[in-house]
Amino acid sequence: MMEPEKELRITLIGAGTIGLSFAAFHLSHLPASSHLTIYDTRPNAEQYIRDNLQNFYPKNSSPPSITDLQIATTLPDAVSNAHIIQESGPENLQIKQDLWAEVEKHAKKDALLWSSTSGIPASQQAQRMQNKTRLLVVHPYNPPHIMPLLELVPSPSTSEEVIQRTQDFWRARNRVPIHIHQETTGFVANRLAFALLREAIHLVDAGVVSVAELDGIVESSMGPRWAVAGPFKSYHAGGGPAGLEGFFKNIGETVQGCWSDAGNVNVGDGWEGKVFRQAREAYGTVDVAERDRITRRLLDVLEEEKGRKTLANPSASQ
Ligand SMILES: NC(=O)C1=CN([C@@H]2O[C@H](COP(=O)(O)OP(=O)(O)OC[C@H]3O[C@@H](n4cnc5c(N)ncnc54)[C@H](O)[C@@H]3O)[C@@H](O)[C@H]2O)C=CC1
Ligand SMILES: O=C(O)[C@@H](O)C(=O)[C@H](O)[C@@H](O)CO
Repeated sequence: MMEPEKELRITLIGAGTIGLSFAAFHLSHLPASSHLTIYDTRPNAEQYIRDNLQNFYPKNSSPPSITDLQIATTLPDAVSNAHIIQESGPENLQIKQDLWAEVEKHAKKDALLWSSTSGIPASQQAQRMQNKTRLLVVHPYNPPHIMPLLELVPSPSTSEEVIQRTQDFWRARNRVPIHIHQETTGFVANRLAFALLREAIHLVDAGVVSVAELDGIVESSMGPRWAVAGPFKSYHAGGGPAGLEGFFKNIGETVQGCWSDAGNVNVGDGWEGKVFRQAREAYGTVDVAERDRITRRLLDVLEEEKGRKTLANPSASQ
């Protein structure tokens, strides 16, 4: 069971891109900013946090007060009173192992311990913990104050109770926590995104399309399609009465042809110069505030139309 909302206290370790985004999200849901503690080893952490948090709220909005936000100066002080502790420190195994070994000494015995990591499994991060059942990867899709997905990736030791409490927490906040059942490299979202990115790089490197043309194709087809119905639902619908089986009966040869002809570029193969130059020429510096404003609007319409609770609980009746 999670603590009653009015008593809930959360600690975030690491106040960079992801940590501050999570801070903005929690500040919009906690009863007061005094319920959130942030700990970061950077010099002038407090000034940095207070100066940069406002960037995570829409322009012309009224961000929640952060007067009473707690900025801890030691790790024990940061974690001793928290019910939930999420680290968003550097993507470095040694740092995360050191962190968890220290956190475990000072945190409440039933505090939830989450890592934001993009790809370091909980089974590796927990190696120096006494109680490995406590650690769970809660991998966000950047930026977590806007993107609803949280990939919950337990190690083989993580307890079912920790997973369930974590799912309950995020569902109650209308987010989409998806339980990933095995510790695969890159979990799932990144694997899918990077598989498409690999083919995209291959097509640009081969001169089939430019960077801007490729993005235009994704943004005007599968982007909106998969925001409304994911790949399996879309192709099941596309197969007519026979569903996905019908789709493969009709199109299976074409699908296999694409799979057999797929590019297999690797980092360092030499495509970088052309692709990076085209990205610079096409986009320069991306206006992330405008990107986030449009993403928020899109997600609001999807939530209105689809009801995110269904997404958050795939087994729920459609
Ligand atoms: N940037 C992204 O798009 C995403 C990142 N992630 C993951 O989130 C984690 C954080 O990534 P970013 O926010 O991008 O990194 P970042 O470099 O922006 O922030 C890391 C923060 O941790 C602080 N830090 C360093 N050592 C520390 C320590 N021992 N204790 C407390 N704070 C410490 C740094 O001062 C910095 O503020 C990584 O594990 C990353 O893989 C996950 C999803 C997306
Ligand atoms: O793309 C994202 O937001 C996340 O899924 C990631 O983990 C990213 O790959 C991140 O590591 C770099 O943007």
